[in-house]
Amino acid sequence: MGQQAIELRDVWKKRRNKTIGPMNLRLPQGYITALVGQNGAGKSTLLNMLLQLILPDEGEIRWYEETYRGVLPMELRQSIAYVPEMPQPEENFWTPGEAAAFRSHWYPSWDQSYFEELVRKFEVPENARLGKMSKGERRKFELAAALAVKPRLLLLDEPSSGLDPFAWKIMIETLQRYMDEHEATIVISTHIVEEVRRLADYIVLMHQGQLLGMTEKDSLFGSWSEIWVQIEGEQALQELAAELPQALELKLETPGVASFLTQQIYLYEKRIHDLGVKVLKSRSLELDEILSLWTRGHRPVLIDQKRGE
Ligand SMILES: Nc1ncnc2c1ncn2[C@@H]1O[C@H](COP(=O)(O)OP(=O)(O)OP(=O)(O)O)[C@@H](O)[C@H]1O
Repeated sequence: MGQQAIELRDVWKKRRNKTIGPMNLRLPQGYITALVGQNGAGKSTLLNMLLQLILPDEGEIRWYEETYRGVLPMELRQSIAYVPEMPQPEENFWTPGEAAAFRSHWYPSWDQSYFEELVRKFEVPENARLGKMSKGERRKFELAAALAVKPRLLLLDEPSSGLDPFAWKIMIETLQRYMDEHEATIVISTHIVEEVRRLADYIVLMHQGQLLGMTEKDSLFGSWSEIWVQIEGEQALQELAAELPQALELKLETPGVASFLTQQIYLYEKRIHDLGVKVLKSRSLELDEILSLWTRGHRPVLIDQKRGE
């Protein structure tokens, strides 16, 4: 991996009811990383820590390979844009134009014509106050305003929540184009499999406050298969189980047909054939099924997060 945009070293955050950590993570510059995991896994907490909206109780966070005592330098903070899960109420009484004028003072890199282009593309109601907008309309404004900063690091917390399919498609295309045209890093927390499929280079999985690891998205696709085989009776099933200890959920589906899940089927195809077992059909597991297996401990090939690779 090249340069890191973000690095977490043994970061912990202690909540009233839950402890989040230890988090060790290195996010490469120039890529989109999807942060996935069930509700309450700790995704928003992690994103908030990258902006110092929440401070870790232990551990160290590095931005572009630097660590900072106290607050982030202004220049760095101004190169980070954030679309939070809930919009900030401070701007509720403003129209998009008024909020843009305010933000343009705060962000020297603010690109007003890009903002206007995105507002038009997303069809954000230009005369409505932000606080009176629908959830999706506000989201579209927030996305346009975050991108208008021309950020070097863009943090998106469930950005598509509330978007209609038309707006969702514009968001995907806009983010893809932004990455093509800029040296940027995006971290996106999402529950939408299609978003991960379309956008992510890397996937980071969080589960119950633990960071389970990071993997390349492309290595996940096709990594698990469900196989249906012809099998005669319980004894043949036992034999197959003994020969394929890595097979999961091996069971008789109907008389004469068994199914199981396996990683990297190409490694076992010959062995199955040599056993005289006939494969009836197979399918690749979907990303959400693979992520669910991962939360249950069946890890994919992970990227080493140790320092000094
Ligand atoms: N301010 C807070 N005080 C105490 N506990 C909190 C606070 N904010 C979050 N938590 C707890 O920390 C855990 C992680 O929350 P977080 O919002 O980071 O999860 P998430 O992965 O973003 O979830 P979701 O997918 O539902 O948005 C949860 O158990 C939550 O209840």
